[in-house]
Amino acid sequence: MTRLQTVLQSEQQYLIPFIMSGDPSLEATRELIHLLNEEGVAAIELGVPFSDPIADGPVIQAASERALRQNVTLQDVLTLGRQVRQEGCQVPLILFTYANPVFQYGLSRVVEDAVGCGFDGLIVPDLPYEESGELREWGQKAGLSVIPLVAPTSRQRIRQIVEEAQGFVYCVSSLGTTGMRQQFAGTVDTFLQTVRELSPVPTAVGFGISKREHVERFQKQADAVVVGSALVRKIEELSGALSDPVQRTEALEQIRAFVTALKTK
Ligand SMILES: O=P(O)(O)OC[C@@H](O)[C@@H](O)c1c[nH]c2ccccc12
Repeated sequence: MTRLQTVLQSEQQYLIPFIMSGDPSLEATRELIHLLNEEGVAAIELGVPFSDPIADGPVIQAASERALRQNVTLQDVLTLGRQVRQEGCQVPLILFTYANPVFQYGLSRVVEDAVGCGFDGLIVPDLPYEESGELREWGQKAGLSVIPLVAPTSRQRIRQIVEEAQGFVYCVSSLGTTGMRQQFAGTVDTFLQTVRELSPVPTAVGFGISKREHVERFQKQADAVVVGSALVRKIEELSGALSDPVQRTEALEQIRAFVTALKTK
């Protein structure tokens, strides 16, 4: 069993934050990774900025643009993974990138380098399951979990997708793009139950989860809960302070408090 599955099945940790690498800087991201590791999360999704993030809502799109202004690349994110591992970070890391940078870098190379830099998983949200066979094979060989996404519209394909799933299955709570939501369709509960019954690996749910009550609700229906936009927005609000050596510690503590408040235990 992989480190990722062990953590998710232990029920000790169930929060998976998404942060955009390089927003507001790679140094800030490095410190945020250590903070999240200390705070206790199940894994961290480390976003690679991309110019055409079609599945992202405005908050993460803006974060991607800020990181691209810092010229952050897939290579930088891999290097950051290696650096935090050398500094003692133990939390599972998930490389989160659109397909274009992966194909440019090379499928087998990105898998090999991700493992070499201490990553446990890879999510490529715009790579259709039917076209992910080669990447999943490289992942299987190298010990990198290539994590599939399933949506309420996946219906018949859910069984096929989860049967071959590595690491965990990422259940998208609602259609559309990432972003904070006030409510969720009633059908999401049945959807999550169906996936959980069919899946041989743990499940995580994401999209729109931004408050403690959301986490409490979904924590009962999946092994992990992903929070991206709400945290990315908090980081954006504090980006000035995070970039100022004098204010950085206080800003990091505000982010720690935000993450603590999301965790129900
Ligand atoms: O931002 P939200 O609504 O909290 O959802 C998590 C999401 O940000 C993260 O998992 C993610 C970031 N970019 C994506 C693209 C597709 C699917 C998921 C994602």
